[in-house]
Amino acid sequence: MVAARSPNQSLTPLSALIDGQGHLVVGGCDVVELARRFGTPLYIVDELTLREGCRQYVEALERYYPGPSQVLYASKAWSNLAICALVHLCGLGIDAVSEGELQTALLAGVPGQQIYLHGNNKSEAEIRRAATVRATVVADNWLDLQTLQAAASDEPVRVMVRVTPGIDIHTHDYIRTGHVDSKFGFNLEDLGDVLAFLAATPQLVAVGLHAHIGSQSFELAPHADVAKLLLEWFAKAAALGLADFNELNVGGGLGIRYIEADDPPSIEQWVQTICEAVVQACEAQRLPLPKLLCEPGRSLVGPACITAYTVGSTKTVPGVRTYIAIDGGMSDNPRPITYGARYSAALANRMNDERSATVTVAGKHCESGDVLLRDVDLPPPEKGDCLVIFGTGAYNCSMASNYNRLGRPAAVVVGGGDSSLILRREDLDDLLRCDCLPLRLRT
Ligand SMILES: Cc1ncc(COP(=O)(O)O)c(C=O)c1O
Ligand SMILES: N[C@@H](CCCC[NH3+])C(=O)O
Repeated sequence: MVAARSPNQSLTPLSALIDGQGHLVVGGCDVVELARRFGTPLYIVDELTLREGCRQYVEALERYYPGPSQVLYASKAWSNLAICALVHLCGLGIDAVSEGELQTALLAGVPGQQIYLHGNNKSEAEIRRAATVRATVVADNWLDLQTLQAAASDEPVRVMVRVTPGIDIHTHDYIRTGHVDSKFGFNLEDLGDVLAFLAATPQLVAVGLHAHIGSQSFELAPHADVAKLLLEWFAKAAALGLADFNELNVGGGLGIRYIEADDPPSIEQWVQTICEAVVQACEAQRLPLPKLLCEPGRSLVGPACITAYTVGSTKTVPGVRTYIAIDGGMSDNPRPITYGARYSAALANRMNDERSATVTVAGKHCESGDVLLRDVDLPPPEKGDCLVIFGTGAYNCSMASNYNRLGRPAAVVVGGGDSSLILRREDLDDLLRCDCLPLRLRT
């Protein structure tokens, strides 16, 4: 195999190459061959890219932060046993937002002590489970605190408080979370009462503050501002006698490049900016350095994955556009229809061919808006071509649905020329598993 070049290093996984046949190769595996072997649509995760992202977060914190630190993988981006196990091998803990994500992390071998449970409407069962496995519960509201108080009667529970800092970022409206009008967290005017409640409730061990201001952010300053703002409360917590109050969790949110024009900061720049803000603020306020936590999701798993599809039908509307249809769509990637998200694509079997056609890539769902890419340049696609979309690791599989009763795709992790299944494709039995046909309706 003659390895040549990758189509665009900034959009493909790190290990991507083009072989002598003009096929895309990821993790040493021919993507066309993977599609043939495992079927399409297929999520293909490049182990190298995922490990490299984890390494960059961990090393940047070590380089720029003189205090203790911990990176948590925001598993909402993609909760999967193998992915949780892999990031944990790289030294990461887990941010979970449901008992399902908590259970996945635990079964992947992540100790409860390295799991933080979020959620704006946790059930009592979720809180009790988190307490049982010694996870930290991130209290989002007063109901959480009341439930925690009841759950902690036997054993103390570690509690972090989520704050809505009133700091905004420029991203899609649906994925902003730091502004005052957000469903998440305690607004600042309540924080004094929350800390006083925790000081008066010794079975709840208040460990610190959390804020997350939004996702797919290309800005640096608001993330530093959040860290500074939260630190102002640490002296107040100390004055209230909260002796274990020493963790500052700045959330996640770093954006990634989906299309050529995207220009996100690097992981190192993001971490450096936050670390410097924390160190300066601690010096100015004569505070001890807290344990610094961050919770990236998209920037870890997003760039590591591509989705492979098979091209099917074509429709040309003369003078308007050409639609080409693939065998997946909004059910395996709901981001374009939900957020107007944009992606980049290639034909994995024709990487050296000229991109001489402008086409719109439609999914196979009964929905006009089921379009994954609009007016993109590709070699003129033909039935049977293997179309790949880049940067699909975050919020694709984790938000996938069975709309139109399509089974959700399989996923493989690739590296060193090997591929391993990390998610089996759903079949017709899976789709019908939960349906019940009452006796009186049977004919
Ligand atoms: C509380 C919390 N932490 C972390 C994240 C991860 O964000 P991202 O995937 O943008 O890094 C999110 C999602 O936006 C979140 O809600
Ligand atoms: N699902 C969103 C991100 C949500 C982040 C979770 N708070 C996306 O695809 O961009």
